[in-house]
Amino acid sequence: MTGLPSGSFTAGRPERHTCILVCDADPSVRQMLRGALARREALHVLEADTLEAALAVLQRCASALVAVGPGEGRAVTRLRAAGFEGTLVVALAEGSVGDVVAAMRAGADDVVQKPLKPEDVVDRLLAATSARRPERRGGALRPATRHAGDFCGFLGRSAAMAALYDGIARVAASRAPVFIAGESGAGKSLAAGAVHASSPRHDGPFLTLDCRALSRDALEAELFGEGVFRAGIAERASGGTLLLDEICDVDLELQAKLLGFLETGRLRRGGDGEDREADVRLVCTTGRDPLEEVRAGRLREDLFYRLHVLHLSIPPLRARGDDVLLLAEAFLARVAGEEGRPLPRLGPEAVAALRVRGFRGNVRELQNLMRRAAVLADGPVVPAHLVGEAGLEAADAPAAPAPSPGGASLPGTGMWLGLPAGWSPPARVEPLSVVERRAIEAAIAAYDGNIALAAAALDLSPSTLYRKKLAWQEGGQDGGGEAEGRRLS
Ligand SMILES: Nc1ncnc2c1ncn2[C@@H]1O[C@H](COP(=O)(O)OP(=O)(O)OP(=O)(O)O)[C@@H](O)[C@H]1O
Repeated sequence: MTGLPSGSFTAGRPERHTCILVCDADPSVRQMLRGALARREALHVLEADTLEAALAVLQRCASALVAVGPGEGRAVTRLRAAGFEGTLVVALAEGSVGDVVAAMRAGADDVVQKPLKPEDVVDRLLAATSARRPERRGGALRPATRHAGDFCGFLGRSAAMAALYDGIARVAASRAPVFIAGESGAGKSLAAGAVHASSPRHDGPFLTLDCRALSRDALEAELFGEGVFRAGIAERASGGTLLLDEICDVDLELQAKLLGFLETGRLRRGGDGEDREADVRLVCTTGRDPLEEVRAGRLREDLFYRLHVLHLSIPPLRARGDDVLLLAEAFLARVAGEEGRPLPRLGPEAVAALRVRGFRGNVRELQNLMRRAAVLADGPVVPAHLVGEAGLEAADAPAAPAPSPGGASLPGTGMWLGLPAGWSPPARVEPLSVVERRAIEAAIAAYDGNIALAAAALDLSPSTLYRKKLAWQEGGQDGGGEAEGRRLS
Protein backbone atom coordinates (compact mmCIF):
# COMPACT_ATOMS: atom_id res chain seq x y z
CA MET A 1 0.00 0.00 0.00
CA THR A 2 1.41 3.36 -0.99
CA GLY A 3 -0.14 5.45 1.75
CA LEU A 4 -0.17 9.20 1.95
CA PRO A 5 2.88 10.98 0.66
CA SER A 6 5.15 11.75 3.54
CA GLY A 7 7.16 14.88 4.00
CA SER A 8 9.19 16.80 6.47
CA PHE A 9 7.89 19.86 8.17
CA THR A 10 9.76 23.06 8.20
CA ALA A 11 8.74 26.28 9.91
CA GLY A 12 5.20 27.46 9.36
CA ARG A 13 2.34 25.35 8.18
CA PRO A 14 2.79 21.75 7.11
CA GLU A 15 2.12 20.89 3.48
CA ARG A 16 -1.51 20.16 2.78
CA HIS A 17 -0.79 16.73 1.32
CA THR A 18 0.73 15.55 4.59
CA CYS A 19 -2.07 16.88 6.73
CA ILE A 20 -4.83 14.67 8.06
CA LEU A 21 -7.75 15.65 10.24
CA VAL A 22 -9.13 13.42 12.97
CA CYS A 23 -12.53 14.58 14.19
CA ASP A 24 -14.09 12.84 17.18
CA ALA A 25 -15.73 14.26 20.29
CA ASP A 26 -13.77 11.85 22.48
CA PRO A 27 -10.20 13.05 23.18
CA SER A 28 -9.00 9.53 23.96
CA VAL A 29 -10.15 8.30 20.54
CA ARG A 30 -8.35 11.19 18.85
CA GLN A 31 -5.24 10.47 20.84
CA MET A 32 -5.36 6.77 19.94
CA LEU A 33 -5.75 7.52 16.23
CA ARG A 34 -3.06 10.18 16.30
CA GLY A 35 -0.68 7.63 17.79
CA ALA A 36 -1.58 4.97 15.22
CA LEU A 37 -1.13 7.43 12.35
CA ALA A 38 2.17 8.70 13.70
CA ARG A 39 3.51 5.15 13.88
CA ARG A 40 2.74 4.56 10.22
CA GLU A 41 3.43 7.72 8.26
CA ALA A 42 5.14 11.09 8.56
CA LEU A 43 1.80 12.80 8.72
CA HIS A 44 0.75 16.01 10.33
CA VAL A 45 -2.37 15.26 12.37
CA LEU A 46 -4.91 17.97 13.19
CA GLU A 47 -7.65 17.31 15.71
CA ALA A 48 -11.18 18.60 15.99
CA ASP A 49 -13.87 17.72 18.50
CA THR A 50 -16.90 18.96 16.59
CA LEU A 51 -18.00 19.18 13.01
CA GLU A 52 -17.82 22.97 13.22
CA ALA A 53 -14.21 22.78 14.31
CA ALA A 54 -13.54 20.29 11.52
CA LEU A 55 -15.06 22.64 8.95
CA ALA A 56 -12.70 25.38 10.04
CA VAL A 57 -9.53 23.41 9.36
CA LEU A 58 -10.61 20.95 6.73
CA GLN A 59 -9.38 22.83 3.71
CA ARG A 60 -5.82 22.49 4.96
CA CYS A 61 -5.97 18.71 4.92
CA ALA A 62 -5.68 16.06 2.25
CA SER A 63 -7.62 13.48 4.25
CA ALA A 64 -10.03 13.35 7.12
CA LEU A 65 -11.40 10.74 9.43
CA VAL A 66 -14.64 12.01 10.88
CA ALA A 67 -16.70 10.25 13.52
CA VAL A 68 -20.42 10.58 12.99
CA GLY A 69 -22.87 9.87 15.80
CA PRO A 70 -26.34 8.36 15.48
CA GLY A 71 -28.68 10.52 13.43
CA GLU A 72 -25.88 12.74 12.12
CA GLY A 73 -25.92 11.35 8.63
CA ARG A 74 -25.92 14.86 7.16
CA ALA A 75 -22.38 15.45 8.38
CA VAL A 76 -20.81 13.95 5.27
CA THR A 77 -22.86 16.12 3.00
CA ARG A 78 -21.93 19.18 5.01
CA LEU A 79 -18.24 18.43 4.70
CA ARG A 80 -18.50 17.92 0.97
CA ALA A 81 -20.77 20.91 0.47
CA ALA A 82 -18.19 23.02 2.30
CA GLY A 83 -15.81 22.21 -0.53
CA PHE A 84 -13.65 19.49 0.99
CA GLU A 85 -12.33 17.41 -1.87
CA GLY A 86 -9.85 15.22 -0.01
CA THR A 87 -10.23 11.65 1.15
CA LEU A 88 -13.03 11.30 3.64
CA VAL A 89 -13.43 8.25 5.84
CA VAL A 90 -16.41 8.24 8.15
CA ALA A 91 -16.60 6.41 11.46
CA LEU A 92 -20.20 5.56 12.27
CA ALA A 93 -21.19 5.16 15.90
CA GLU A 94 -24.15 2.91 15.13
CA GLY A 95 -24.43 2.23 11.46
CA SER A 96 -27.06 0.21 9.68
CA VAL A 97 -26.40 -0.86 6.09
CA GLY A 98 -28.63 2.02 5.06
CA ASP A 99 -26.45 4.51 6.96
CA VAL A 100 -23.32 3.18 5.30
CA VAL A 101 -24.86 3.44 1.85
CA ALA A 102 -26.13 6.96 2.62
CA ALA A 103 -22.67 8.07 3.81
CA MET A 104 -21.02 6.70 0.66
CA ARG A 105 -23.63 8.33 -1.54
CA ALA A 106 -23.10 11.62 0.24
CA GLY A 107 -19.41 11.55 -0.61
CA ALA A 108 -17.55 9.37 1.91
CA ASP A 109 -14.69 7.35 0.43
CA ASP A 110 -15.02 4.64 3.04
CA VAL A 111 -17.01 3.94 6.20
CA VAL A 112 -15.73 2.25 9.34
CA GLN A 113 -17.80 1.16 12.31
CA LYS A 114 -17.19 2.07 15.92
CA PRO A 115 -15.61 0.87 18.19
CA LEU A 116 -12.50 1.65 16.15
CA LYS A 117 -9.47 -0.53 15.85
CA PRO A 118 -6.78 2.07 15.24
CA GLU A 119 -4.52 0.02 12.96
CA ASP A 120 -7.48 -1.10 10.82
CA VAL A 121 -8.72 2.45 10.56
CA VAL A 122 -5.32 3.70 9.43
CA ASP A 123 -5.16 0.90 6.83
CA ARG A 124 -8.54 1.86 5.46
CA LEU A 125 -7.69 5.55 5.42
CA LEU A 126 -4.42 5.05 3.59
CA ALA A 127 -6.05 2.64 1.15
CA ALA A 128 -8.83 5.10 0.44
CA THR A 129 -6.30 7.84 -0.13
CA SER A 130 -4.19 5.92 -2.59
CA ALA A 131 -7.22 4.47 -4.42
CA ARG A 132 -8.97 7.78 -4.72
CA ARG A 133 -9.65 9.29 -8.12
CA PRO A 134 -10.95 12.83 -8.36
CA GLU A 135 -13.86 11.67 -10.51
CA ARG A 136 -15.02 9.10 -7.96
CA ARG A 137 -17.29 11.51 -6.24
CA GLY A 138 -20.70 12.24 -7.68
CA GLY A 139 -21.24 15.62 -9.26
CA ALA A 140 -24.36 16.45 -7.28
CA LEU A 141 -22.55 18.65 -4.76
CA ARG A 142 -20.30 20.44 -7.19
CA PRO A 143 -22.42 23.60 -7.49
CA ALA A 144 -21.81 24.43 -3.84
CA THR A 145 -18.08 24.07 -4.12
CA ARG A 146 -17.74 27.02 -6.43
CA HIS A 147 -18.53 29.18 -3.41
CA ALA A 148 -16.57 27.17 -0.97
CA GLY A 149 -13.42 27.82 0.93
CA ASP A 150 -13.75 31.57 1.09
CA PHE A 151 -12.09 31.57 4.47
CA CYS A 152 -11.77 28.71 6.95
CA GLY A 153 -15.31 27.42 6.43
CA PHE A 154 -16.86 30.87 6.03
CA LEU A 155 -18.67 31.70 2.83
CA GLY A 156 -19.04 35.35 1.93
CA ARG A 157 -17.30 37.93 -0.18
CA SER A 158 -18.81 41.17 1.06
CA ALA A 159 -16.63 44.00 2.36
CA ALA A 160 -17.89 43.27 5.88
CA MET A 161 -16.70 39.67 5.63
CA ALA A 162 -13.41 40.68 4.03
CA ALA A 163 -12.84 42.93 7.05
CA LEU A 164 -13.66 40.00 9.34
CA TYR A 165 -11.25 37.64 7.54
CA ASP A 166 -8.61 40.31 7.80
CA GLY A 167 -9.33 40.74 11.51
CA ILE A 168 -9.14 37.00 12.12
CA ALA A 169 -5.85 36.74 10.27
CA ARG A 170 -4.45 39.60 12.34
CA VAL A 171 -5.48 38.26 15.74
CA ALA A 172 -4.52 34.69 14.87
CA ALA A 173 -0.77 35.10 15.24
CA SER A 174 -0.97 36.35 18.84
CA ARG A 175 -1.52 34.12 21.86
CA ALA A 176 -3.64 36.76 23.62
CA PRO A 177 -7.32 35.97 24.27
CA VAL A 178 -9.87 36.91 21.64
CA PHE A 179 -13.32 38.24 22.41
CA ILE A 180 -15.93 37.64 19.71
CA ALA A 181 -19.24 39.47 19.75
CA GLY A 182 -22.12 39.07 17.34
CA GLU A 183 -25.76 38.16 17.05
CA SER A 184 -26.97 34.63 17.57
CA GLY A 185 -26.34 32.42 14.56
CA ALA A 186 -24.08 34.96 12.83
CA GLY A 187 -20.98 32.77 12.93
CA LYS A 188 -19.15 33.43 16.22
CA SER A 189 -18.20 29.79 16.76
CA LEU A 190 -17.09 29.48 13.18
CA ALA A 191 -14.90 32.56 13.68
CA ALA A 192 -13.40 31.02 16.81
CA GLY A 193 -12.50 27.92 14.79
CA ALA A 194 -11.00 30.12 12.10
CA VAL A 195 -8.84 31.93 14.67
CA HIS A 196 -7.53 28.58 15.84
CA ALA A 197 -7.03 27.23 12.34
CA SER A 198 -5.07 30.31 11.29
CA SER A 199 -2.96 30.41 14.43
CA PRO A 200 0.39 28.82 15.19
CA ARG A 201 -1.55 26.46 17.48
CA HIS A 202 -3.48 25.00 14.56
CA ASP A 203 -2.15 21.50 15.11
CA GLY A 204 -3.17 21.52 18.78
CA PRO A 205 -6.67 20.76 20.02
CA PHE A 206 -9.59 23.13 19.49
CA LEU A 207 -12.15 22.47 22.22
CA THR A 208 -15.42 24.18 23.01
CA LEU A 209 -17.32 24.67 26.24
CA ASP A 210 -20.85 26.03 26.00
CA CYS A 211 -21.22 28.08 29.19
CA ARG A 212 -25.01 28.26 28.76
CA ALA A 213 -25.51 24.55 29.04
CA LEU A 214 -24.26 23.78 32.55
CA SER A 215 -24.95 24.67 36.17
CA ARG A 216 -22.26 26.65 38.00
CA ASP A 217 -20.68 23.63 39.67
CA ALA A 218 -20.83 21.45 36.59
CA LEU A 219 -19.25 24.23 34.56
CA GLU A 220 -16.38 24.61 37.01
CA ALA A 221 -15.79 20.85 37.02
CA GLU A 222 -15.91 20.75 33.24
CA LEU A 223 -13.57 23.72 32.93
CA PHE A 224 -10.94 22.97 35.57
CA GLY A 225 -11.48 19.26 36.23
CA GLU A 226 -12.05 17.28 39.39
CA GLY A 227 -9.71 15.24 41.53
CA VAL A 228 -6.54 13.53 40.47
CA PHE A 229 -7.98 11.59 37.57
CA ARG A 230 -10.26 14.02 35.79
CA ALA A 231 -8.63 16.80 33.79
CA GLY A 232 -10.89 19.66 32.81
CA ILE A 233 -11.26 21.06 29.33
CA ALA A 234 -8.73 23.83 30.10
CA GLU A 235 -6.02 21.21 30.63
CA ARG A 236 -7.14 19.07 27.73
CA ALA A 237 -6.93 22.08 25.41
CA SER A 238 -3.32 22.68 26.41
CA GLY A 239 -1.22 23.51 23.37
CA GLY A 240 -4.34 24.58 21.50
CA THR A 241 -7.36 26.83 21.78
CA LEU A 242 -10.34 26.76 24.14
CA LEU A 243 -13.59 28.38 23.05
CA LEU A 244 -15.81 29.52 25.91
CA ASP A 245 -19.16 30.05 24.25
CA GLU A 246 -21.36 32.70 25.92
CA ILE A 247 -18.87 33.87 28.51
CA CYS A 248 -21.44 36.25 30.06
CA ASP A 249 -23.32 33.21 31.38
CA VAL A 250 -20.39 32.21 33.61
CA ASP A 251 -21.05 32.79 37.31
CA LEU A 252 -19.12 35.77 38.76
CA GLU A 253 -17.12 33.68 41.21
CA LEU A 254 -16.04 31.36 38.44
CA GLN A 255 -15.18 34.40 36.33
CA ALA A 256 -12.72 35.39 39.08
CA LYS A 257 -11.10 31.93 38.87
CA LEU A 258 -10.94 32.21 35.11
CA LEU A 259 -9.19 35.55 35.46
CA GLY A 260 -6.65 33.98 37.81
CA PHE A 261 -6.03 31.22 35.30
CA LEU A 262 -5.62 33.74 32.50
CA GLU A 263 -3.07 35.67 34.49
CA THR A 264 -0.99 32.78 35.77
CA GLY A 265 -1.62 29.95 33.31
CA ARG A 266 -2.17 27.76 36.39
CA LEU A 267 -5.28 26.06 37.64
CA ARG A 268 -6.43 23.76 40.39
CA ARG A 269 -8.87 20.91 39.87
CA GLY A 270 -11.81 20.64 42.29
CA GLY A 271 -10.92 18.68 45.42
CA ASP A 272 -7.26 18.64 44.47
CA GLY A 273 -4.51 20.62 46.17
CA GLU A 274 -2.06 20.66 43.28
CA ASP A 275 -1.51 23.62 40.96
CA ARG A 276 -1.27 22.54 37.33
CA GLU A 277 -0.22 24.39 34.22
CA ALA A 278 -2.16 24.63 30.99
CA ASP A 279 -0.96 26.48 27.93
CA VAL A 280 -4.27 27.49 26.42
CA ARG A 281 -5.38 30.30 24.19
CA LEU A 282 -8.84 31.45 25.15
CA VAL A 283 -11.46 32.60 22.71
CA CYS A 284 -14.73 33.83 24.24
CA THR A 285 -17.99 34.70 22.57
CA THR A 286 -21.09 36.60 23.53
CA GLY A 287 -24.31 37.38 21.74
CA ARG A 288 -24.92 40.29 24.09
CA ASP A 289 -23.48 43.78 24.36
CA PRO A 290 -20.44 43.14 26.58
CA LEU A 291 -20.38 46.68 27.95
CA GLU A 292 -24.00 46.39 28.96
CA GLU A 293 -23.12 43.11 30.70
CA VAL A 294 -20.26 44.84 32.54
CA ARG A 295 -22.55 47.69 33.53
CA ALA A 296 -25.22 45.29 34.75
CA GLY A 297 -22.65 43.46 36.86
CA ARG A 298 -22.94 40.16 34.98
CA LEU A 299 -19.45 40.33 33.48
CA ARG A 300 -16.48 41.29 35.66
CA GLU A 301 -14.89 44.43 34.31
CA ASP A 302 -11.34 43.19 34.97
CA LEU A 303 -12.08 39.96 33.09
CA PHE A 304 -13.71 41.86 30.24
CA TYR A 305 -10.66 44.05 29.72
CA ARG A 306 -8.34 41.07 30.06
CA LEU A 307 -10.30 39.15 27.42
CA HIS A 308 -11.00 42.10 25.21
CA VAL A 309 -7.38 42.78 24.24
CA LEU A 310 -8.15 41.43 20.79
CA HIS A 311 -11.72 41.47 19.61
CA LEU A 312 -13.76 40.61 16.60
CA SER A 313 -17.30 41.56 15.79
CA ILE A 314 -19.26 39.31 13.46
CA PRO A 315 -21.38 41.36 11.08
CA PRO A 316 -25.05 40.40 10.97
CA LEU A 317 -26.12 38.85 7.69
CA ARG A 318 -28.10 41.97 6.76
CA ALA A 319 -24.82 43.93 6.61
CA ARG A 320 -23.27 41.52 4.10
CA GLY A 321 -25.02 42.58 0.88
CA ASP A 322 -25.28 39.85 -1.74
CA ASP A 323 -23.61 37.26 0.50
CA VAL A 324 -27.15 36.29 1.41
CA LEU A 325 -27.62 34.88 -2.11
CA LEU A 326 -24.30 33.10 -2.15
CA LEU A 327 -25.09 31.50 1.21
CA ALA A 328 -28.66 30.67 0.21
CA GLU A 329 -27.45 28.83 -2.92
CA ALA A 330 -24.77 26.96 -0.99
CA PHE A 331 -27.28 25.89 1.67
CA LEU A 332 -29.78 24.81 -0.99
CA ALA A 333 -27.10 22.66 -2.59
CA ARG A 334 -26.18 21.17 0.76
CA VAL A 335 -29.76 20.27 1.65
CA ALA A 336 -30.49 18.91 -1.82
CA GLY A 337 -27.46 16.63 -1.43
CA GLU A 338 -28.53 15.52 2.04
CA GLU A 339 -32.06 14.83 0.95
CA GLY A 340 -31.00 13.17 -2.29
CA ARG A 341 -33.09 15.61 -4.29
CA PRO A 342 -32.27 17.49 -7.50
CA LEU A 343 -30.66 20.84 -6.82
CA PRO A 344 -33.27 23.61 -7.13
CA ARG A 345 -32.25 27.17 -7.90
CA LEU A 346 -33.66 30.40 -6.55
CA GLY A 347 -36.22 31.93 -8.87
CA PRO A 348 -35.92 35.61 -9.80
CA GLU A 349 -38.62 36.61 -7.34
CA ALA A 350 -36.93 34.68 -4.54
CA VAL A 351 -33.63 36.39 -5.41
CA ALA A 352 -35.32 39.77 -5.43
CA ALA A 353 -37.05 39.00 -2.16
CA LEU A 354 -33.81 38.06 -0.41
CA ARG A 355 -31.70 40.79 -1.92
CA VAL A 356 -34.01 43.78 -2.27
CA ARG A 357 -36.30 43.33 0.69
CA GLY A 358 -33.60 42.00 2.95
CA PHE A 359 -33.39 38.88 5.08
CA ARG A 360 -33.95 39.66 8.72
CA GLY A 361 -32.39 36.56 10.25
CA ASN A 362 -28.82 35.41 10.55
CA VAL A 363 -26.91 32.60 8.90
CA ARG A 364 -28.49 29.85 10.98
CA GLU A 365 -32.01 31.06 10.15
CA LEU A 366 -31.07 31.23 6.46
CA GLN A 367 -29.86 27.64 6.66
CA ASN A 368 -33.21 26.61 8.11
CA LEU A 369 -35.16 28.60 5.55
CA MET A 370 -33.23 27.02 2.68
CA ARG A 371 -33.78 23.57 4.15
CA ARG A 372 -37.49 24.18 4.10
CA ALA A 373 -37.33 25.64 0.59
CA ALA A 374 -35.28 22.75 -0.78
CA VAL A 375 -37.65 20.20 0.69
CA LEU A 376 -40.87 21.92 -0.33
CA ALA A 377 -39.87 23.12 -3.82
CA ASP A 378 -41.66 20.83 -6.25
CA GLY A 379 -39.85 21.99 -9.38
CA PRO A 380 -36.39 23.13 -10.43
CA VAL A 381 -37.01 26.69 -9.21
CA VAL A 382 -37.60 27.84 -5.61
CA PRO A 383 -40.53 30.26 -5.76
CA ALA A 384 -40.60 33.48 -3.72
CA HIS A 385 -43.25 32.30 -1.29
CA LEU A 386 -40.94 29.52 -0.09
CA VAL A 387 -38.30 31.90 1.08
CA GLY A 388 -41.05 33.00 3.41
CA GLU A 389 -42.40 36.30 4.53
CA ALA A 390 -41.34 35.43 8.07
CA GLY A 391 -37.70 35.93 7.26
CA LEU A 392 -38.08 38.98 5.14
CA GLU A 393 -38.07 42.56 6.18
CA ALA A 394 -40.65 44.87 4.63
CA ALA A 395 -39.01 47.32 2.26
CA ASP A 396 -41.11 50.06 3.68
CA ALA A 397 -40.27 49.28 7.31
CA PRO A 398 -39.79 52.49 9.23
CA ALA A 399 -36.22 53.64 9.42
CA ALA A 400 -34.48 53.41 12.78
CA PRO A 401 -35.33 56.46 14.86
CA ALA A 402 -32.73 59.18 14.66
CA PRO A 403 -30.57 59.00 17.72
CA SER A 404 -30.88 61.90 20.09
CA PRO A 405 -27.78 64.01 20.48
CA GLY A 406 -27.83 63.90 24.28
CA GLY A 407 -24.93 65.31 26.22
CA ALA A 408 -24.11 68.97 26.70
CA SER A 409 -26.37 71.62 25.30
CA LEU A 410 -25.40 74.94 23.76
CA PRO A 411 -25.82 78.22 25.58
CA GLY A 412 -28.88 80.00 24.20
CA THR A 413 -28.30 83.71 24.49
CA GLY A 414 -26.05 86.09 26.33
CA MET A 415 -22.31 86.57 26.36
CA TRP A 416 -20.68 83.56 24.80
CA LEU A 417 -17.12 83.38 23.70
CA GLY A 418 -16.95 87.14 23.81
CA LEU A 419 -19.91 87.71 21.53
CA PRO A 420 -22.36 90.52 22.27
CA ALA A 421 -25.48 90.01 24.44
CA GLY A 422 -28.51 89.05 22.40
CA TRP A 423 -26.48 87.18 19.84
CA SER A 424 -27.62 83.59 19.27
CA PRO A 425 -25.37 81.06 17.64
CA PRO A 426 -26.74 79.45 14.50
CA ALA A 427 -28.49 76.25 15.49
CA ARG A 428 -26.14 74.10 13.45
CA VAL A 429 -23.03 75.05 15.44
CA GLU A 430 -22.56 72.59 18.30
CA PRO A 431 -19.68 71.55 20.52
CA LEU A 432 -17.49 68.97 18.87
CA SER A 433 -18.25 66.41 21.59
CA VAL A 434 -22.00 66.61 20.80
CA VAL A 435 -21.39 66.33 17.08
CA GLU A 436 -19.07 63.43 17.68
CA ARG A 437 -21.54 61.61 19.88
CA ARG A 438 -24.32 62.10 17.38
CA ALA A 439 -22.13 60.85 14.52
CA ILE A 440 -21.11 57.80 16.51
CA GLU A 441 -24.65 56.97 17.60
CA ALA A 442 -25.92 57.42 14.05
CA ALA A 443 -23.22 55.11 12.73
CA ILE A 444 -24.00 52.47 15.35
CA ALA A 445 -27.71 52.70 14.51
CA ALA A 446 -26.95 52.54 10.77
CA TYR A 447 -25.04 49.31 11.30
CA ASP A 448 -27.71 47.85 13.58
CA GLY A 449 -25.56 48.03 16.67
CA ASN A 450 -22.51 46.44 15.09
CA ILE A 451 -19.65 48.29 16.74
CA ALA A 452 -16.94 46.95 14.45
CA LEU A 453 -18.69 48.06 11.29
CA ALA A 454 -19.62 51.43 12.79
CA ALA A 455 -16.02 51.91 13.90
CA ALA A 456 -14.74 50.99 10.44
CA ALA A 457 -17.13 53.48 8.83
CA LEU A 458 -15.99 56.21 11.23
CA ASP A 459 -12.32 55.29 10.83
CA LEU A 460 -11.99 54.66 14.55
CA SER A 461 -10.97 51.53 16.39
CA PRO A 462 -13.80 49.49 17.96
CA SER A 463 -12.12 49.89 21.36
CA THR A 464 -12.39 53.68 21.08
CA LEU A 465 -16.10 53.29 20.38
CA TYR A 466 -16.57 50.94 23.31
CA ARG A 467 -14.72 53.37 25.59
CA LYS A 468 -16.80 56.29 24.46
CA LYS A 469 -20.03 54.34 24.95
CA LEU A 470 -18.88 53.34 28.41
CA ALA A 471 -18.06 56.93 29.29
CA TRP A 472 -21.51 58.11 28.11
CA GLN A 473 -23.19 55.40 30.14
CA GLU A 474 -21.26 56.61 33.15
CA GLY A 475 -22.54 60.11 32.54
CA GLY A 476 -19.62 61.81 30.80
CA GLN A 477 -19.78 63.40 27.39
CA ASP A 478 -16.35 62.54 26.12
CA GLY A 479 -15.53 58.90 25.67
CA GLY A 480 -11.90 59.78 26.23
CA GLY A 481 -8.98 58.92 24.03
CA GLU A 482 -8.20 60.12 20.61
CA ALA A 483 -9.12 58.42 17.40
CA GLU A 484 -6.77 55.50 17.15
CA GLY A 485 -7.33 54.68 13.53
CA ARG A 486 -8.69 51.35 12.39
CA ARG A 487 -7.26 48.25 13.94
CA LEU A 488 -9.35 45.14 13.82
CA SER A 489 -12.61 44.29 12.19
N1 LIG B 1 -20.32 32.87 6.57
C1 LIG B 1 -20.74 31.62 6.77
N2 LIG B 1 -20.63 30.72 5.78
C2 LIG B 1 -21.09 29.46 5.94
N3 LIG B 1 -21.68 29.01 7.04
C3 LIG B 1 -21.80 29.86 8.06
C4 LIG B 1 -21.33 31.20 7.99
N4 LIG B 1 -21.58 31.81 9.15
C5 LIG B 1 -22.17 30.91 9.93
N5 LIG B 1 -22.31 29.74 9.28
C6 LIG B 1 -22.97 28.55 9.79
O1 LIG B 1 -24.13 29.02 10.48
C7 LIG B 1 -24.35 28.26 11.66
C8 LIG B 1 -24.32 29.17 12.86
O2 LIG B 1 -22.97 29.63 13.04
P1 LIG B 1 -22.30 29.67 14.50
O3 LIG B 1 -22.72 28.49 15.31
O4 LIG B 1 -20.86 29.92 14.32
O5 LIG B 1 -23.05 30.96 15.07
P2 LIG B 1 -22.96 31.60 16.51
O6 LIG B 1 -22.93 33.07 16.30
O7 LIG B 1 -21.83 30.98 17.27
O8 LIG B 1 -24.35 31.14 17.13
P3 LIG B 1 -24.82 31.13 18.68
O9 LIG B 1 -24.83 32.56 19.13
O10 LIG B 1 -26.20 30.57 18.63
O11 LIG B 1 -23.84 30.27 19.43
C9 LIG B 1 -23.26 27.19 11.69
O12 LIG B 1 -23.79 26.02 11.09
C10 LIG B 1 -22.16 27.78 10.82
O13 LIG B 1 -21.36 26.78 10.22
